[in-house]
Amino acid sequence: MVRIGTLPMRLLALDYGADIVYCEELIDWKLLRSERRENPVLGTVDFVDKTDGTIVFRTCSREKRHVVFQLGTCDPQRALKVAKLVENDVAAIDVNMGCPKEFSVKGGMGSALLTQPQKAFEILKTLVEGVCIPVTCKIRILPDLDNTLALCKFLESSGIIALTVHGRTKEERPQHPNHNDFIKAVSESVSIPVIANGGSKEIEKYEDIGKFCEETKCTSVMLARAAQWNCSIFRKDGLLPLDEVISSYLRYSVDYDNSPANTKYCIQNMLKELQETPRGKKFLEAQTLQQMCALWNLSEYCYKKQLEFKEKGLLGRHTVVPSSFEPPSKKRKLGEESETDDIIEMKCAFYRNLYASDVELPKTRLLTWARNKGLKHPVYVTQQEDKLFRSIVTLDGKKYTSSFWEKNKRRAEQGAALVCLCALGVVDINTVNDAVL
Ligand SMILES: Cc1cc2nc3c(=O)[nH]c(=O)nc-3n(C[C@H](O)[C@H](O)[C@H](O)COP(=O)(O)O)c2cc1C
Repeated sequence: MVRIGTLPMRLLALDYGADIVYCEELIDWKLLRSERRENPVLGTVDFVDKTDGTIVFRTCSREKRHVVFQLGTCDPQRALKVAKLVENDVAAIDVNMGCPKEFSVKGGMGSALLTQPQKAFEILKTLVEGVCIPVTCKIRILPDLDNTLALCKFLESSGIIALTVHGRTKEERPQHPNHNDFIKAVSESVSIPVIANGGSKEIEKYEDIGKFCEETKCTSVMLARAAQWNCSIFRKDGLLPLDEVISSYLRYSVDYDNSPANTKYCIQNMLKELQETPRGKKFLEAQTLQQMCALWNLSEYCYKKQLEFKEKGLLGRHTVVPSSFEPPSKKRKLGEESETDDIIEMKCAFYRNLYASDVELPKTRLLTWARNKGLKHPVYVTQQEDKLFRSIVTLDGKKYTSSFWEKNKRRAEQGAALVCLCALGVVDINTVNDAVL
């Protein structure tokens, strides 16, 4: 699932009993822009966008035999190139032919392929012949059963080893009933295993998975929303309380340096209406993994892990370790400076509500300080990644930045100014970190 099926959620699903996990659908050209890098600090393999450094796909050995790489594509050769790039790190390749989103359909991907069976077949056949791992595909049903069966048989003849069927047409939405009878008919008419999908609304406990299997005459079930809401749905011994699931999810997010924005999105989908509770509201304010962890009593866990990563050379938040990884010999404590590419980076975040209305904010304070010292005005350069921002301020030839990424440029600049003030000794770092941690 897009934005849900990232590494922490996949590992959690495996812990709870899922046999196979899928990454979020990844579009071929995004992968083609990326390069494979081993990340020795986290023990992961990262596919990193060469143009902006974002991590497109992160995986690890724990899931290697279970993770299916789901591809969005409309081109056999592009699909093959991507599959070759990842084939040694994943268990199988799946082509998504069910996505009804405008973005996919306009690009000739997803459910657009349902009406272009020849192209769909070519993509699958090219993959089957070109990679050494299994190939599968996921479809939605067509409005007519006979056409659905004909399509499935045709796709089966490409050599795929399994087929996932979501029992809704591309026009139908989640509130429409799932056509379990169509899935059953497909399962009875092809010889490869069919994975039934679309049953989450009726799946509230583990036993319901069996009922869905029974109704669709399938031996496997793919759960999307049910797992997104409470991933412990895969547990034979029953659902766990949400707090326990969130805590485990957060631990994995910390362990694998998952992006705070992605972590927040996934937890929001678990909390749903609980976002209205006092803790839920505090959670919505949180921007860093530390802040999120604090709400589930995991501050210390997060603090220690992040410190450990930093000591091993992981640069800041879900950051890419350079290909020439070299752990720094000098160990640092929280709040101490790290000099990376001559940038002084400190763990100190800007909190607007710590400043009364008559108190100067860090940027103004830094400007005043610089003027009084006869220095040139500070200059800010801001980077954006996902929906987060980091600013680097240059003052007197030195660069300063915060390891906390902010949700807008203004706050990122304030954060950088604060680091500069702390590094210069104008502000006491301890007063800032006391407030953060
Ligand atoms: C937020 C969200 C993201 C999704 N992303 C994907 C995706 O990346 N690939 C895919 O095949 N289906 C995706 N789907 C569709 C689901 O996999 C699934 O087909 C659908 O939700 C019906 O199954 P369910 O009843 O178990 O939720 C997504 C659905 C949602 C709600």
